[in-house]
Amino acid sequence: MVNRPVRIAHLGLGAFFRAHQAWYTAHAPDADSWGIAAFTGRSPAMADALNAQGRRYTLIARRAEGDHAEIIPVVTEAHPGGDDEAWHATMSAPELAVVTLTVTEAGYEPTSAIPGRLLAGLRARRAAGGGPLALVSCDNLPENGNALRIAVQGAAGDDADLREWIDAHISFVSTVVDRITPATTPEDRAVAQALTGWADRCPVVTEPFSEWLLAGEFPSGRPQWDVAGARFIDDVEVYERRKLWLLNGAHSLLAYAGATRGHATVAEAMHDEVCAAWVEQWWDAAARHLELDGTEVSDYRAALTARFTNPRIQHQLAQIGMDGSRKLPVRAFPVLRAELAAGREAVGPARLLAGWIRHLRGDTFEVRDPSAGEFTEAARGPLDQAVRSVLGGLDEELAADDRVVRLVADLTTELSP
Ligand SMILES: NC(=O)c1ccc[n+]([C@@H]2O[C@H](COP(=O)([O-])OP(=O)(O)OC[C@H]3O[C@@H](n4cnc5c(N)ncnc54)[C@H](O)[C@@H]3O)[C@@H](O)[C@H]2O)c1
Ligand SMILES: O=P(O)(O)OC[C@@H](O)[C@@H](O)[C@H](O)[C@H](O)CO
Repeated sequence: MVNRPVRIAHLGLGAFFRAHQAWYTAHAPDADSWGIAAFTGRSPAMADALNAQGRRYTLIARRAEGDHAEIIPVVTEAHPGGDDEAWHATMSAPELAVVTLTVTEAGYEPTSAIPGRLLAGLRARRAAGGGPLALVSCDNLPENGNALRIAVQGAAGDDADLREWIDAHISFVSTVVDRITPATTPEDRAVAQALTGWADRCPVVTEPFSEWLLAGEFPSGRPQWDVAGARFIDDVEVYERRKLWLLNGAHSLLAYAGATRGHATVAEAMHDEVCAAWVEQWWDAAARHLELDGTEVSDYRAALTARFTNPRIQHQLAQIGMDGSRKLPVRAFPVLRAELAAGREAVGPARLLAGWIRHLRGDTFEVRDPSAGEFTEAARGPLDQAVRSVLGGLDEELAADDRVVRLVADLTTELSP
């Protein structure tokens, strides 16, 4: 067995990290020199389960023609997020070069534990005389590197010395990450065992497609992720919008509006021609505001249609529909504003909001959101008033626009059972 030195720390030991960043690391030609110490959000469950099986796990790429299983061996340590001692030791180690994160959109907010935890790790590194690091956000946020810089610098507050040390030693890398990875189910465990003969307690099922675009410096080096297929570019912004609007926006539209038609998964909703037409309408609106050439957008749309309709990927709408108050301002509002500014009616993006209103009014699956109480309360009562209050919780200007409120309310009525 290879004894990999820990040179990467990861925060957010979930399904996506194991299907994406760990996979690229395992496929880099210098993988033997890059072990990962991975930390959960808080619960010890995934760390315990992985530790009980030597931190190896099965990654199943679910192709249309069948499953392909491989064992991923690059997680060398797994810890509960609350293990401060392990965290500080990992962050202080001289050979550490990279920190990656998958902690959801909410993880970047000042109220989240993540910025403070990162800062405590950086403080420990500075005290130990540690060298520079690259912090690599792998969450679905615009300008995710900059969002992480703001969160970490914000947590440093008025500690000017630490802020200065961070500016001098820490690079915040922006990324676009893409690989549809649903939560693991008990059936996935049975499939993994049938494929490998090993009773893995924590396999991950993912789609064959994968993309990783990165922009930023790695002052202490990095694995040869580029040889494994990652692309290092100067600026990810245009690709970030393409992904957040076309993929994630369509996902959220299907999650809420699709669920009003009784669907439970992305593939089920995409096989409903009414939902598929809504997605096309959303894509037409979003595509008008992407600075990419026509074929690039149409090829991406065609590929997305194939990915979304893959019936073998059971991506639950309820999983995608979590945390809507954090996702919609990123996925729907920019397109809505751009369509309105261009003098268009904006039906595509407005339907996404209408679906969310139905969801908040209790017509789909359980509302799971850091602001669930505030938004379910706002969504009560007469529809026009509900739409105005929900929008008002996120964007005063949109809430004050009578055309938007009327349109969203009409579309909400249209989505009624
Ligand atoms: N699953 C995908 O298809 C996919 C694709 C691209 C990007 N992502 C990004 O990865 C994130 C995680 O997805 P996943 O599928 O691994 O989910 P997951 O539920 O399997 O794992 C999430 C991990 O992050 C931790 N976490 C969650 N919220 C947190 C918070 N507020 N603060 C600190 N830690 C927190 C959890 O404890 C867990 O360890 C997504 O939110 C998204 O930003 C996911
Ligand atoms: O991961 P979230 O919760 O930010 O969003 C749910 C999905 O839209 C998302 O996970 C996509 O599957 C993913 O971004 C594909 O790369």
